[in-house]
Amino acid sequence: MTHNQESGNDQDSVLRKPVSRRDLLRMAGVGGLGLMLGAGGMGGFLQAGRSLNANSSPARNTGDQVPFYGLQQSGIITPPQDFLCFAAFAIRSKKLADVRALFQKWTAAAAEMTQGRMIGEWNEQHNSPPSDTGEAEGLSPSKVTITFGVGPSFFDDRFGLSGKRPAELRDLPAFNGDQLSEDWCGGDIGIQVCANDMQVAFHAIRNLARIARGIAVLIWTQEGFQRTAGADPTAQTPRNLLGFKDGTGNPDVTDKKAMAKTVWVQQIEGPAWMENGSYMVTRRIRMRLEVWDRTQLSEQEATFGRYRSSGAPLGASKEFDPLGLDRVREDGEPVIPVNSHVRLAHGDGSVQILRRSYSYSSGIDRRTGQMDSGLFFVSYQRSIAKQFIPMQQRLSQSDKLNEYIVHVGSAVFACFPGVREGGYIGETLF
Ligand SMILES: C=CC1=C(C)c2cc3[nH]c(cc4nc(cc5[nH]c(cc1n2)c(C)c5CCC(=O)O)C(CCC(=O)O)=C4C)c(C)c3C=C
Ligand SMILES: [Fe+2]
Repeated sequence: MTHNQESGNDQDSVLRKPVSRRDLLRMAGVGGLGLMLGAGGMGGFLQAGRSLNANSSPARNTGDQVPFYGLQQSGIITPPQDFLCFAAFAIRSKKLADVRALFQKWTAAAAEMTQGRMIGEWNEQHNSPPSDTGEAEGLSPSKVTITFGVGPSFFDDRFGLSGKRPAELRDLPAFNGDQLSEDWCGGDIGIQVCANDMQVAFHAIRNLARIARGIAVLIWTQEGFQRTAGADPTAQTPRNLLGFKDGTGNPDVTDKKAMAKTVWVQQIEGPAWMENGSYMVTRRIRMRLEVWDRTQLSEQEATFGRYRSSGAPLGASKEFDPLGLDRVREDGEPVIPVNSHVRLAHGDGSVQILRRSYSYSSGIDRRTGQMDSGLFFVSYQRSIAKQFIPMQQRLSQSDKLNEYIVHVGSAVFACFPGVREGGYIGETLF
């Protein structure tokens, strides 16, 4: 049975499917095949499987899935879920064959987790460690997406892949004001897990790290959140920790032309292995919340160039009204200040990125007593050099927001194209 056959949205279809070797093994592990067949023919067999095995339990909501297989990886233009668990890995093995085997195992595990299934075949054997750590058993897939990328260091001389590094994929230049800590920088591999349940997201990262044992190790992680769908059933633009709607100016992910222009690497630019992939930038941006909270509202709004409550551009009335950067006040000054965040990020409007950021809160800085909270900025783009870098250069030079933020982490990853069933993540490269 293929993974895809198991991924249909119709729960009944799960019951009509042929029983796989894996199912047989699993069922044998919980008391013996003969015993279950004795429970009432094939119908009883399947029923017993449902009740005894969380993998096909009716509690797993199959409508709550984002397909894992496809032309492009999920988790990029997928509408952002409520929670993020991000992980960067360093590869310890020097053998490409080990890395390939790891990505093959990760692919199988990711396909299972995104369907809300437990990983592997050894979850009912009492004499071996389970192949799934178990904390997501009985939980819905929660729209979990698992997005894989490789960083510039993946292409050093360890694996013979240096000739395949995309020109795009290099560490970002130092920007004005950066205070980067290696605690949140770089990585041979970056994995973005997003889900509508934190335990489901954590489970995914934990199990991917467990599977990597002996081949790759975690070097940094970051959890993130936004308001949940439960708290905002009408799905308004989420607010960041500075209280402003964040995401309004994103390109429309349902517009295929816009996504081809902004997000997906095209055949024409290469390298061939990246076609339908995308470049991801992560920046851990700490907010000086205590300073912001002492700033008057009019100055906060001038900082962004938008009103806090409605999210509308200054001088306009609705959130999605055009920015109107040409408008001037009676005193001749621009309505949207020249050093405001939206004006600088927008530039001349010809270049966009797709932002997919999450708020984070990681306790306090014990040295200062201030909260270590902010934005785990994530963006996807076709070209880091033509899209992200010029934008961040403008922002780092003149953005009024810089009084209230500091960039403390930075990483870039080439996110592979999607994977076909039977294939594995990264197969276009190695
Ligand atoms: C280099 C890219 C960007 C970084 C880094 C960045 C940091 C950052 N942004 C906010 C809050 C907001 N950003 C908004 C708009 C916006 N930001 C960027 C890029 C970066 N932001 C772009 C491209 C845009 C859209 C500009 C446009 O064309 O309209 C807004 C306004 C609402 C919105 O459009 O989302 C807010 C609010 C924070 C807090 C932050 C770092 C902590
Ligand atoms: Fe921004």
